[in-house]
Amino acid sequence: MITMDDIVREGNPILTQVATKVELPPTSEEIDTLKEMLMYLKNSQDPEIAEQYELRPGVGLAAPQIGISKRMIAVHFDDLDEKISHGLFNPRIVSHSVEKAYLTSGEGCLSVDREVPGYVPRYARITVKGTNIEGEELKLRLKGYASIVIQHEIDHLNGIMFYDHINPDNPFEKPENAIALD
Ligand SMILES: Cc1nc(NNC(=O)[C@H](CC2CCCC2)CN(O)CO)c(F)c(N2CCN3CCOC[C@@H]3C2)n1
Ligand code: NI
Repeated sequence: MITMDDIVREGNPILTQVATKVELPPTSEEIDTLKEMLMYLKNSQDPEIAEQYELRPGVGLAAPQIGISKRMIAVHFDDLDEKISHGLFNPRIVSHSVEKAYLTSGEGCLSVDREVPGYVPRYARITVKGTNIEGEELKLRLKGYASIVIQHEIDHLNGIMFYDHINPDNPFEKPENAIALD
C-alpha cells in the first residue's frame, strides 16, 4: 500500500517536470498503480487507517508524487451530494470557464511539508477528458470543489505547484471575477 514514505517532497525535480503520456491501453502495472493511488486516498480518509499508518488526508493524488512521471491522477471525495471517485489516464482540460474560483482556506499539498498561505485562483468550471481504469474514454464537466481538485492534480502532471498561482505581492487579494469556495 502507498504510505507517506512513498510521497515525494518538494525539492525533488520530478515535481517540476512535465509527466509523460501513458500509452493506451495502459499496462497492468499502470492500472495497479492507479488503483493503489485511489486506495491511498480512501485509506487517508479513514480515521483508523490514517492514524495507524500516519497518512496525511488527501482527496487527490498525481503519479509524480509517488515518483512516477506519468500522466495519471486519482481523485476521491464527496462533493455536495455525489461521490467523486476517479482514476484517470492522460487527463486534459478541453474547455474551461473564464470565471475563476478559489478555496477560501487556500490549498495544501502532500508533497509540501509546510503551510503556504494565500488564495489559489483556478477555473470555476472545466470539461476534462481522460481514460478511466476500465479503459473507457470519459468526459467530465466539473464545477466548484471537484473542479479545483482536478486542476490541482493536472497541474502536478505539468510540474506546477499550487503556490505557483498565489499572488506574491498580496496572497489574499480577492482574485478578479472569482467565486469564493468555502
Ligand atoms: C481540500 C482538501 N485537501 C485535503 N488534503 N490535501 C489534498 O488532498 C491535496 C490536493 C487538494 C489540495 C487542494 C485541492 C486538491 C493532495 N495533493 O497534494 C495532491 O496533489 C484534504 F484532506 C481535504 N479533506 C476534505 C474531505 N475530507 C473527507 C474526510 O476525510 C478527510 C478529508 C479531508 N480537503
Ligand atoms: Ni498536490
